[in-house]
Amino acid sequence: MFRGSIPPLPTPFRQGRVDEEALRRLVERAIRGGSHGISVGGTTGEPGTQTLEERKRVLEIALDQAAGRVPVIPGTGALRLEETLELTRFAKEAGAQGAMVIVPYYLKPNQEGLYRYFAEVAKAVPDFPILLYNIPGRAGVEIAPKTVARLRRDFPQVVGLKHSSKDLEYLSQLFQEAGRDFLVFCGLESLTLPMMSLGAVGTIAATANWLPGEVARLTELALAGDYAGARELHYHLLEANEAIFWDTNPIPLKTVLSWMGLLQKEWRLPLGPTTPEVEERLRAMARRYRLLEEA
Ligand SMILES: O=C(O)C1=N[C@H](C(=O)O)C[C@H](O)C1
Repeated sequence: MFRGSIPPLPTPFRQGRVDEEALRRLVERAIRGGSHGISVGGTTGEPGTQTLEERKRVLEIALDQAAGRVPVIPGTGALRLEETLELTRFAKEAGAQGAMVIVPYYLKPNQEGLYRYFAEVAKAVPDFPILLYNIPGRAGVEIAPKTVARLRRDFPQVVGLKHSSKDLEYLSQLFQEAGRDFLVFCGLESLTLPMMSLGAVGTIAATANWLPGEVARLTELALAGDYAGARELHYHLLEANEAIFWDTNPIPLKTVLSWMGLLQKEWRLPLGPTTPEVEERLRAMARRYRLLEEA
């Protein structure tokens, strides 16, 4: 099953349209850099400002470029259940290895509502692996460990969860409730090592778009139980991990990738460019990690 570093790719735009060539470049760079999988349509991919057709096309390109070399796990969640079902069914039919489905944002559903929502998703795609995506800072609500455990019990295809939160207590409770073999991925870059020490099997971290080899290696060391080695990389990656959030993700990420010649410095409103001060700090950070030497 899934393990290691699975970078959530940004969606490159050129003059407002999805830049398919640049997307292929990102997929290729992530795989050649040693990533163990790739994800599109995560938060980093700006799915909320794309049409369903665009989201499907992004997935098709990623699958085509990955060509079976690593698992492709797209984000397929949307605010409306019908859209989530459509995208998740599409992901399965298109050949993705699983789907990551975000806790529906903005509406602040209760736990019974969340259970029923994810139950509908699971029923729509029997046998297709589902990773729940817990991101309370953006969704406004958290899926409780007991709800996750209930989903796993009733739908064994709910194989894991991506945890984008600083709450480590949640993680321990989750393993207690859902089982230690539940596939948890860290979704907050600088907590990859702490979460893996508690039992997470990898990370879905935007930093891996800058430094795929280092992030992949950190997860490999942690999976092998070499925490001293993983700790070295944890501190090595610390500034890059923090830099991802110097402005709203994926603004810093795309800014630096544009300097690396990998995509245009473009996103969709309401995301806007960062300040000159942040750009200056990003440039210094990128130099320290030798990212600009690739351009
Ligand atoms: O795109 C993702 O998946 C991630 N998004 C998180 C966020 O933007 O809050 C952070 C992490 O990089 C993974």
